[in-house]
Amino acid sequence: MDKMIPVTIITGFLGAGKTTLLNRILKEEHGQKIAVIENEFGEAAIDSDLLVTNEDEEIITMSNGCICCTIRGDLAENLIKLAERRERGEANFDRVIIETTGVADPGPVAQTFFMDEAVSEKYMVDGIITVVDAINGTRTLNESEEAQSQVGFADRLLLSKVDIADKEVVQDLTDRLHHINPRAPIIECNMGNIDINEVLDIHGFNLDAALELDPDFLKEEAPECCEHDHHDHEEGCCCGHHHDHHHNDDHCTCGHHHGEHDEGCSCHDHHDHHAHSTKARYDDEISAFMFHSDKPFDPARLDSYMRSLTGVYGPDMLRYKGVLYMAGTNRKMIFQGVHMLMAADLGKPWGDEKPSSKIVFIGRRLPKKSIIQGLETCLAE
Ligand SMILES: Nc1nc2c(ncn2[C@@H]2O[C@H](COP(=O)(O)OP(=O)(O)OP(=O)(O)O)[C@@H](O)[C@H]2O)c(=O)[nH]1
Repeated sequence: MDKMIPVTIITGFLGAGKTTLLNRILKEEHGQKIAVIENEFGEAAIDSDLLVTNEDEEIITMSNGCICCTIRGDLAENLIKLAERRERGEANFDRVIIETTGVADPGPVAQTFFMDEAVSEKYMVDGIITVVDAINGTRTLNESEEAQSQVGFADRLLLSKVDIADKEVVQDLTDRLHHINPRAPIIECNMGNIDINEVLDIHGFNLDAALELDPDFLKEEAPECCEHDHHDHEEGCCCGHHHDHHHNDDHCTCGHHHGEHDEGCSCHDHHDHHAHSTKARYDDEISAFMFHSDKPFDPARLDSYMRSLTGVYGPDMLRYKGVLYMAGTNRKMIFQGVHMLMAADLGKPWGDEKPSSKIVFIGRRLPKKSIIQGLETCLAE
C-alpha cells in the first residue's frame, strides 16, 4: 500500500474555482511533488496555461473529450504511462491530482482506479474534492444532475466565492449540500485558500477512516410530520396526498409550508427547525439517508442482500459507507462502496462502546424505505 501513488480528484461546477485551488496547492510549500492531469474541453486548453508550475512538474492535458466518458480509456493509459516513467526515473512525483471538467461525473473517474487492474496496482484514490461556487451553486444544483453527483461523491466540499456571496445564500446552499452529502465536511475556500491537509492525504476511501457525518443529518433522520422520505413517492405521504414528484413536497399534514419554520409545526411541538427545513425543502435527484440499528447483522444474509441491492441499484448508488455491528465478532466491520464496488474489513473491537450499525447511503432517488426494510431482514434473530 505504501508504494501506491495517491490520487486526488478535484471536481466541481463550471467556473467554481478548481484551477484556482489547484494553483494554490501547486504553489504551497508542502515539499511534495505533484503530477497534474487536466481534463479540459476543446482545442484551446487554457486551464493548463493558467497553472503556475515549475518546469520539472508533470502536467498532462487531456482535451479531446471528457475523462468520465469518451476518453476514460485514455485516462487509464496516461496514468499507466506516467507510473512507468516514474519507475524508470524519468518523472519525479509523489502524487497525482486530476482536475476534471466542470461537467464531469466523478463516479466513472474514480471507478477507473478500482476497475482497471493495471491502474489499481499502482494508484489509490485518496479523495474526491468538489468545489462548489457560492454565487452560482444553487442554480447549478437546480439545473445539473452532474453537479449534484459531484456533491454526492465528494469526500470534501469546498465552498468558493463566499467572499462575494450573500450570507443567507451561503447558509441555504450549505444546508442543501449537507442534505445531499452528509459525509463530506464543507469547508470555506476563497480563492483556493485552504489548509493543504484538508485536501491531501484525507484517506477518503480508507476502510478504517472514521465515518464522518454531519451531526445535523442524524437529527434530520428523526421522524418528522411526514414520516416518509419525500422521495418515496410510490407510497405517498402521511398527509394522505400522493406527492407530486417535484413540486408538492413542501406541504404536509401540518398544513404549513415547510419553509415556514419560525412557527414550528402542528404535528410535533418542538421540531428541530434546521432538520425540518433541509429535509423538506430540497428535492434533489441525489440525496442521502441513514440506516441504524442496535441489533447485530447476520453476515451471510447481509452479504447476499448487499450483492442483490448493488446488482439492482448499483448505478444509482454513488457512495455508501458503514460501521457495522456483526454477529459473531467483537470487532467493528467497516465497509464502503462506490456503485457496485464494495469493500469490507474488520476494524477495531467495540470495547466499551455500545455496538450498533450505521450506514449512510448517497444515491440517486434510492428507495429508502425498501432498502431500510431489506437491511432489517438481515439482522440476526
Ligand atoms: N471572488 C472569488 N473569485 C473566485 C474564487 N475562486 C475562483 N474565483 C474566480 O472565478 C473564476 C473561475 O475560476 P477557475 O479557478 O478558473 O474555475 P474552474 O472551476 O477551474 O473553471 P472551469 O475549468 O472553467 O470549470 C476566476 O476568475 C477566479 O479568479 C473565490 O473564492 N472568490
